[in-house]
Amino acid sequence: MNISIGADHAGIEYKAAITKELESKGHTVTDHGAYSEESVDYPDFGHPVANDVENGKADLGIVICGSGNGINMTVNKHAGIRSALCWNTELAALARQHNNANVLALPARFIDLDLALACVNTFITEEFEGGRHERRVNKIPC
Ligand SMILES: O=C(CO)[C@H](O)[C@H](O)[C@H](O)COP(=O)(O)O
Repeated sequence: MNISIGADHAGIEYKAAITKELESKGHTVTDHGAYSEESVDYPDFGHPVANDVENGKADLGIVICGSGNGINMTVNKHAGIRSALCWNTELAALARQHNNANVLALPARFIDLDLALACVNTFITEEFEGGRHERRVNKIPC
């Protein structure tokens, strides 16, 4: 699977660990930064991930900031993006199963790394159930 990832300064440690884990499982990861703990602006790292998913360069995206909210809001401004802010594996599973989410947003300052990795693993393995959920997802665009 091709996966694009981006984070602000609050998420770079998790981004590195998630990237390592995904690559160890054979996935191709495109890392859009950030690359240091210098204070940066989350939209600069969310938009490139959203662009990759929208244009098909990536199958799924992962975005990370302190609360997850800022970068989640950023990527959800893209018409082709359904990003879900998740802080446990049940939410990550439902985001795929019911919402066909194509980006996972993680709150690095509110979940530990093991839980973040578990959310990622769930997100990339669960599948959209379609049916009634497809009808609802199709009504999301305004
Ligand atoms: O944008 C956010 C809030 O939705 C993220 O949590 C940021 O990581 C956070 O605002 C960064 O805060 P900092 O005090 O500038 O480190």
